[in-house]
Amino acid sequence: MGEAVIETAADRDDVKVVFGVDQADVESVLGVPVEDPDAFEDLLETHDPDAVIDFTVPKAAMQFATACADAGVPLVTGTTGHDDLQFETVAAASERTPVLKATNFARGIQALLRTVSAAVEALPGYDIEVTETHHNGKRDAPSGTANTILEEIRDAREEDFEQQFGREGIQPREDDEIGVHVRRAGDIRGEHEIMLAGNDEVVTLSHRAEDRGVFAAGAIDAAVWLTDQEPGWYEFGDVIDG
Ligand SMILES: NC(=O)C1=CN([C@@H]2O[C@H](COP(=O)(O)OP(=O)(O)OC[C@H]3O[C@@H](n4cnc5c(N)ncnc54)[C@H](OP(=O)(O)O)[C@@H]3O)[C@@H](O)[C@H]2O)C=CC1
Ligand SMILES: O=C(O)C1=N[C@H](C(=O)O)C[C@H](O)C1
Repeated sequence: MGEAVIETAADRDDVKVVFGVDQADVESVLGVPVEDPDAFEDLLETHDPDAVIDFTVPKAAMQFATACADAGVPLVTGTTGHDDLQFETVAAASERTPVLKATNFARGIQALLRTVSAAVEALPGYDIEVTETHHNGKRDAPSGTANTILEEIRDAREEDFEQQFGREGIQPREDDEIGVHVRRAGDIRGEHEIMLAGNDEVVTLSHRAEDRGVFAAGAIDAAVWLTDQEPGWYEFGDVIDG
């Protein structure tokens, strides 16, 4: 994703990537220097960027969040798969600097979330199953977006539910469960599907990202928007709503 952000920014006039950090052994991408993450605090001081965009791993995201808060630099983070402590550390940074965290920077996912909420409210009692599919290099499962979709369903649905991660053997479906299914294969950019079934009918809502540039573009839009905000916690929906 770091490369996608640099490539997408290179096509825009309103932003410039001044440096990247990655522990991978890369010197530069499209002329943007890629530095050692251990130097991150010094790099913030030297370059004084308007915002930082993070797509890494939760442990690193937590460290970047604290460093951004120390330096008062707004942070956009798209990293997923945090445990509670990692999430709370990122959230704590938002007390001192603007932090925008989103599990998915595709604009279509925002529309999907709103549609899911409406469908769940309109179809009480229907069975719901969530399926996500990603490339074979993805580390976390289920995807951050799938978790966000499940939170949206929880908010919209009157009855509580258990998450059932796959099924095996003799395991009939319980009324109060939502099945969550994870597939990993090839270079798939990210697919999410929500199926609602009942009353002899099936509604399927889905989104497919076709290029990682869609996530990069959303993250850059979020960074531009975030530079005008006060310290606090923001979501991508705030950017879409203006
Ligand atoms: N919100 C959104 O719209 C999207 C979110 N994502 C999320 O973004 C994250 C990254 O995804 P992706 O780019 O595909 O993953 P990759 O594994 O391809 O890239 C992550 C990079 O971060 C590096 N890294 C690990 N630790 C550090 C560190 N301490 N400092 C600097 N770099 C570090 C990794 O290095 P190494 O390989 O050596 O560990 C790796 O190069 C994931 O959590 C993914 O789910 C992805 C796409 C869209
Ligand atoms: O790792 C990815 O690739 C993606 N991760 C995000 C997630 O976990 O939801 C967003 C997108 O689906 C791509």
